[in-house]
Amino acid sequence: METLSHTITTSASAKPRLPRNDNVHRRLLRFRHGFSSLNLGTLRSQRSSSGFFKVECSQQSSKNCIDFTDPDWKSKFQQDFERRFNIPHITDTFPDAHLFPSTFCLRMRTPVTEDFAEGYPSDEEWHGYINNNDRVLLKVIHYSSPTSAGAECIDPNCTWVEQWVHRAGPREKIYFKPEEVKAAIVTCGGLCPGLNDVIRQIVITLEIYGVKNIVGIPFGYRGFSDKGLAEMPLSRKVVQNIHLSGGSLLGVSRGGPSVSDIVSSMEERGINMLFVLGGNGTHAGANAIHDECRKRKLKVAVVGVPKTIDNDILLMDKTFGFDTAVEEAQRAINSAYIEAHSAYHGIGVVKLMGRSSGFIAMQSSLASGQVDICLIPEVPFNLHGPHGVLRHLKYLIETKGSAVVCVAEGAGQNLVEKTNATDASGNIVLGDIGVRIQQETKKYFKEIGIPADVKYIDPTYMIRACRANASDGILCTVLGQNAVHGAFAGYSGITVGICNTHYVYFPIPEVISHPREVDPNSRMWHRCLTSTGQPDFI
Ligand SMILES: Nc1ncnc2c1ncn2[C@@H]1O[C@H](COP(=O)(O)OP(=O)(O)O)[C@@H](O)[C@H]1O
Ligand SMILES: O=P(O)(O)OC[C@H]1O[C@](O)(COP(=O)(O)O)[C@@H](O)[C@@H]1O
Ligand SMILES: [Mg+2]
Repeated sequence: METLSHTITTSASAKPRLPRNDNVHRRLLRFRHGFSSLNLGTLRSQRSSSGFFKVECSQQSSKNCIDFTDPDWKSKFQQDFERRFNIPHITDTFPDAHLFPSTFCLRMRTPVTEDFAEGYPSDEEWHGYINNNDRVLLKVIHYSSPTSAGAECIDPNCTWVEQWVHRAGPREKIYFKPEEVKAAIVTCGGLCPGLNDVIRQIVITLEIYGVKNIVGIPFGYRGFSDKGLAEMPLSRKVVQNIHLSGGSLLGVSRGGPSVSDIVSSMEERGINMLFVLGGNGTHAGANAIHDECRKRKLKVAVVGVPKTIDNDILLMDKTFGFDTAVEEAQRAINSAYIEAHSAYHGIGVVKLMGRSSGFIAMQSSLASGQVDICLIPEVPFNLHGPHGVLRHLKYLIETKGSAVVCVAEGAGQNLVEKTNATDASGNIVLGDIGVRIQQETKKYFKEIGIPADVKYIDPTYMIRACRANASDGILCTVLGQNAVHGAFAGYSGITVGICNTHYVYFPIPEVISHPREVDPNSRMWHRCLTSTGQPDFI
């Protein structure tokens, strides 16, 4: 996306002042606040190399930029935030939709098996349900200055603005009669540890509400159109032990039918609750399915559970599978370290996943403590030249005798040949930066006449196929349960997430407006640099 980069001519050490009666400067201060290019509509403060405070204002959304000379800008921002983070509800389309006392009883968790003619079990004395007006604070740090590490400010003074999002969980009243529900689960995109845990928990929770008609759609969205792919009946019995292995019981795929075909297939099958497990692409699909259902006036709840090993979904603490990926990646790094350390002038190179964000590379470098050079897509680097990676490797070999490089797959794409190819979902097929670094390292050390023993490890598919670790297992369980609670509460076009350790519902567009990235100004990236001891490679 095209952005307007403005530099406010104020030293980064001082708070920017608001110039008055000057149209040019006034324009500079109209910071953007749409979700289209920056996280949460907040300003990403960047200290440029010249030491000045740089801000960005998206051209596409510049009409939404805030005029901070308006004394009411803060309340206007908050109103707009509330509007954007409002979660779509079935009553938006069906204002007269019936609601019923919940069949999810907080005291009795055995599946409801009898018919409901006598009314639903009620729990009048103790209200342990989530109130629809409960909210969770999205941002918990009050930055006192835009120059604070990682500061995300809305205005140049970094004014504190509370931003509330909807709390997830079971509601006292529900919008679906369990006996009238046909629920479907679909898993799309690449594999990710924890998919089976989420499937399992969705099925178990649906059964507790009293749903008997639960199916799995095989092989992602493709399963809605391929005639040869039959839907898979699901029950507690079927899913009981599936979390003990990695992968997805239902299978995954990229690409598939159009949104219109998916919704037609849902209509034919009588599906009125759809649980969609996937990343950015899958959620774009889920939101489009939700919109199409509204257009066709179908009383359907579409709820996403963000799945991405890359952790590149906005606004949440982390996505499921990420912790497991870091733990497994650490094993690969450890192997590279042992190889490098045991060889004469050994260099271990490990390539980890991360198409557009370096979270796995950064976190596993931090976790292992064995990485000398961590390279991520968000931070440009040179291989050659006086400040390049190779020169630093030479220094490491001379001083330490060995070195370990950890590189994210999306890093340094300017250094590899472009393929111009895309996968079935339209994702760009990346050039192999790991292999490139391996080759260039071998060549470089040969040229300078220093022996080097280079070992290359790409553990991608070994990491993705793992079963979830304990912390991901818990995350998957809570997300799966909350997905079902959200659907029964009548929400649609939403996704579930963990935010400052609390569970929340987000409207889908807000979490997928762009991939979440490592902020090179963040404390975490600086901690990673402190740990590796690497210099800048530019
Ligand atoms: N913009 C989009 N609109 C509708 N469906 C999409 C969109 N982008 C991707 N999809 C579909 O979502 C599924 C998964 O997308 P993909 O990018 O492969 O994985 P992920 O969801 O993990 O990002 C695919 O079946 C793809 O066709
Ligand atoms: O080889 P595949 O299956 O297409 O998957 C490769 C991609 O999968 C990922 O690990 C995760 O991607 P998704 O979130 O889109 O599934 C990416 O980092 C990587 O580029
Ligand atoms: Mg993706």
